[in-house]
This record gives sequence, structure tokens and C-alpha cells, in this order.
Amino acid sequence: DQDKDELPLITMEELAKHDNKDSCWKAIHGKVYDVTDYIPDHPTPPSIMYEWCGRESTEAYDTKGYGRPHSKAADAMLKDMLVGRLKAED
Ligand code: HEM
Repeated sequence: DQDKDELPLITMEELAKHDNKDSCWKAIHGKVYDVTDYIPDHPTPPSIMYEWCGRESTEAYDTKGYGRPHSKAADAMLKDMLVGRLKAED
């Protein structure tokens, strides 16, 4: 597993800046992913993905909006989108 301490720490404030189609970051299970380039390939209308840009998206990712988790294949794809880990709020 990747050494978590080597990942850049990203604040909620920084995450929130990436809330648009030119730069869409999502926080999922404490890590931050840049999903911008994947949005056109995601098997839903893009609006489903855009809704979560710049936000804490763990529950959305884990439920797909209807109570079913993403596949292991989807989880594996996230690795390539990793940009950092979310700084815990105090
Ligand atoms: C966080 C907000 C997200 C929501 C609400 C969401 C929702 C959905 C929905 C509704 C489907 C289609 C129905 C289905 O296959 O069950 C789907 C499929 C899929 N999504 Fe997402 N998704 C999100 C983020 C992501 C991200 C960041 C990835 C990148 C890895 C991703 C990868 C996939 C893949 C590969 C599928 C095909 C089915 C599967 O492998 O589970 N999704 N998603």
C-alpha cells in the first residue's frame, strides 16, 4: 500500500475549489481524487458526477445514489486519480 504520509494534505477549502467541469475533485474515504478526465466516460449522464465535484463524496460513491456500492473494478480505477488525502477538520 502507498505510504499515506507522502500524499499531499488537501483541506476542505482546497477541495471546494475543484467544483467544476474543468477541475473536478472528490473526497472518498479520506482520499482526494481528480475525476475530471473520467467524467465523459462515466456510465451516467455527467450531471450525476458534477453534483459531487469539490465535495465530500464518500456516501455518494458507496451508494451510487440507490444503495449499491461501485464494483471492485471501479475502486481499482480510483488509484490512478489519486491526488492527496483529505485533511481532517478540527
Ligand atoms: C461520487 C459520485 C458518484 C456517483 C453518485 C456515481 C453513480 C453511479 C451510477 C448511478 C452508476 C450507474 C449504475 C450502476 O452501474 O450501478 C455508476 C457506475 C459506475 N461508476 Fe460511478 N458514481 C460516482 C463516482 C464515480 C467515480 C469517482 C468513479 C471512478 C472510478 C466511478 C466509476 C463508475 C464505474 C466504473 C461504473 C460502472 C459500474 C461499476 O463498476 O460499479 N463512479 N456510478
